[in-house]
Amino acid sequence: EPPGLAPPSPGAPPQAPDLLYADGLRAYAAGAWAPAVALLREALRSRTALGRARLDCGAHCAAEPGVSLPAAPGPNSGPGAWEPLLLRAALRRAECLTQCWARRLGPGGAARLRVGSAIRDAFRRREPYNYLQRAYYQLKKLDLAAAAAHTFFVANPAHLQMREDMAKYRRMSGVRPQSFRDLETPPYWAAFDTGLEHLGRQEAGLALPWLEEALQESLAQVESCRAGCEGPEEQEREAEEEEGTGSQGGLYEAIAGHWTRVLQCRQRCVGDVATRPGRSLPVPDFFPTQLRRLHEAHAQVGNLSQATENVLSFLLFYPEDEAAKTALDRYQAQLGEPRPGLGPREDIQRFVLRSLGEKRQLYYAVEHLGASFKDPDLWTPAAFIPEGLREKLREDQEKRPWDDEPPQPKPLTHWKDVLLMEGVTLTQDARQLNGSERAVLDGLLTPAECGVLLQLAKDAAEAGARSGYRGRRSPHTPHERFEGLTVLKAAQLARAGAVGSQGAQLLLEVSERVRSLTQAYFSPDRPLHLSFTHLVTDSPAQGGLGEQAQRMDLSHPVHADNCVLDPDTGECWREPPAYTYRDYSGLLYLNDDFQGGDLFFTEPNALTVTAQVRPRCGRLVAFSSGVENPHGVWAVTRGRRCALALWHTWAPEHREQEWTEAKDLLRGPEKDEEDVASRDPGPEPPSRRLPRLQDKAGKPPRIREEL
Ligand SMILES: O=C(O)CCC(=O)C(=O)O
Ligand SMILES: [Fe+2]
Repeated sequence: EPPGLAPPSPGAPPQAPDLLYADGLRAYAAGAWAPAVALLREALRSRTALGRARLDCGAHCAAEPGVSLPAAPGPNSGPGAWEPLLLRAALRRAECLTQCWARRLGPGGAARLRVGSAIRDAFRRREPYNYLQRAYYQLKKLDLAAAAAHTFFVANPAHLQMREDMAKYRRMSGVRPQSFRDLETPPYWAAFDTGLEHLGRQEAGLALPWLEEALQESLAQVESCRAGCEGPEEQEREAEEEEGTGSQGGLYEAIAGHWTRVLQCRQRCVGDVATRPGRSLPVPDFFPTQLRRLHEAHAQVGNLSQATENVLSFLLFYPEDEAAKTALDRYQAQLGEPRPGLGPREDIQRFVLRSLGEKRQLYYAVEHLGASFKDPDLWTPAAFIPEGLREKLREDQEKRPWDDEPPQPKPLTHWKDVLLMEGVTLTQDARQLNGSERAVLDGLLTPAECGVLLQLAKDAAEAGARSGYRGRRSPHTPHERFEGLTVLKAAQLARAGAVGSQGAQLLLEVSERVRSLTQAYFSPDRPLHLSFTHLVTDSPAQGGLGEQAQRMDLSHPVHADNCVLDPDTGECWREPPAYTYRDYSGLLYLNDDFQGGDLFFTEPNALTVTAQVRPRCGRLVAFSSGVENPHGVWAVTRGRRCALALWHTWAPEHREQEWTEAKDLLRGPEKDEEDVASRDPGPEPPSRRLPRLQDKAGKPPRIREEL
C-alpha cells in the first residue's frame, strides 16, 4: 500500500505518535518527501497533544468533587476506617481520568496512544527532526530544513554531519535557523538569561521582573512535569530501570511500588526543569540560586521586605548558609522595627515542604523496600538521608558533573592580583589592548622550548608529506598553506617514531601551562578545561615574493571564536555551527622569523582595528572567545608562522578527550591504537522492519573539533 498518503485531517483526535512516526519513516524511505514531512510533523504534534491532555486531565480530576482524598478519620472511627474511603476515592479518580482522556483523545484514550520506550527515546533525542531536515531539503524548503537541522543539532551537538548540513542550509537560504528552536525552548530560560544579563550590567532594577518571571515559570514547569508522573509511560520506564519494588506481591506491595515510582519521577522533575534544552546536565541548585539572585537584586534597589522574603526562602534550602544569614541580619537591621508578617515566599515554602515529604518517603522505601533513589538535590538535609547512604551520596554528588550558568561579565578588579607563574610577565592588559577581556603575557616558553616545538611541527609536516599528506590549502586564503597538529596526532607520531617524543610531551605540558595560567588570570573561581589544542603553521604558498608582499588578503579573516559574527549588524550568534562552548582562547606563539602574520583585534564591525600583537617565542595572547574579541591575522608573506592555538571551556563535557588519550599513549608501554571516532552518517533510510531506534550500547560519539 502506498505509504503515508492519507493526510491527517485537522481537528481529528490525534493518532498514535509511534504509528505516525513509523508511517513517516516509511514515506521517507520511499522518497515520498511531502507525505514524510506531513507524517513526521503530525507525529510530533500528536505527542505534544498527548502530553497536554495528560496535564489538563490530571488537574481537572484532582479538583473534581468526590475524588479528593478523604479527611483524616476522627477519633471514634476505629481502625481501618480510612481504607475503604481511600480506595473509593482512587476508583473515582481513575474513572474521571479515563473519561477525560477519552474526551480529549478519542475512544481508547491514553492507552491507545501509548508510546513505546524506544520511540520515546527517539523523540527525546529529537530524531524526527533529523529526518525532517533531509525531507525539507529535498523539497527545497531550506529555511525549514535549517530550522529542523538546528533543532536536532542543539540536542546532538556531537553530530558533525549535522553541523555541516546546517551551515550549508544557512549559506543557501541566508536564514538564521531558529524557528523550531524558539518553539521548543521554554520561555523561562530566556527570562532567566535576560535577568542575568541585566545583573551583569549592574542593572538590578531591570533584572528583577525577569528573575521573578523565571522563578515563577520554572516552578510552574515543575508542576507540569510532575503531572506527567502518573502516566503509564513513566511507570514503565521506572519499572525497567529497577526490578524488585512492587512488581510482585499483593495489593499493598503493588500500591507501594507504584507510589515509589511516582515519587521518583516527581523528584526528577527539578533536574529536568534545570536542564537547558539540548544540554544533558542540569544547572546545579537551580532554585536556591534563583532565590539568591532575587534577594541580592531586591536589596540593591532597596526593596528590603522582598529581599527579606527571598533570603528567608533561600534559607529553607540551606538553613546554615552563612552568607544568607548575614544578609538576613543586614536586611532586618535596615528595616528597623521587626515585621512579624515577613516570612519566606509561600510558593517556595510549599515547594520545599512537599519535596522534603517526598524525600522522607523515598528514603524510607530505599531503606526498607529495596527501592533506589538518586536524590537530585544538593540541599537535602543530612538528617533525611539514612545513615548508611550518606557517605556514598556525598561522593556521588562530588563526582557528578553539572551544567554551568552562562558566563557573566566579571569586574576587572582582581586581575592585577593574579599570581603569575615564575618568569611570566604581563605585557599588556585589557586596558592597554583597548578591550575588556584580553591580555598579552610573555615568557611562557624558553627559546629552547620554542625550538623543540618548532622541530615537532616541522617533523610532523614531513612525516605527513612522506605519507602523501601535503598540508592543506589554508581554509581561509588560497595563498597560504596550513598545517595543523593535534596533541593526539603528535602522540601517535611519537609512538610511531616519526617525531621525537620530547616534542609531543612538551606539547602536552605547555598546553596545561597555558590552561592553568588562563584560568588563574581570567577565571580564578571556576575551573577551565582545554577543549581543543592545535599546533598550526601558516606559510605562503607558491608565487613570487613580489606577489606575496602585495597581498591584501588575511591569513585569518576577522571572526570571533565562539559565535558567528555578523559584521553588518555587529551581532554575534552564539549558536552552532560556531563552537559555542569555547569560553577563552589562547594563542601561544613560537617564533617571529616571518613577515606579516600579526594578530589584530577589531570592533564587531570587523573593520576598525583596536589592537595589534606581534608574535614572538613564548608570547601568549589570551582573550575571552566571544563578540567582545573579534580578531584576525594579517597575511603571512614570507617564512613560516607557528603557533599553538588553544581553546578553553567551562563545560566539563566539552573537555578535550584527546588530551588524556595522548597522555596515556605517551606513557603507556603497549596500547592499541585507539579507534578513531567514526563519522555519524545522517539518518539512514529505515529498513523494511521498523528501525531499531534505540542504541543503548552505543557510546556517545566523541566530539572532535575540526577547523
Ligand atoms: O593564529 C592566530 O594568531 C589566530 C588564530 C585564530 O584566531 C583562530 O584559529 O581562531
Ligand atoms: Fe580565532
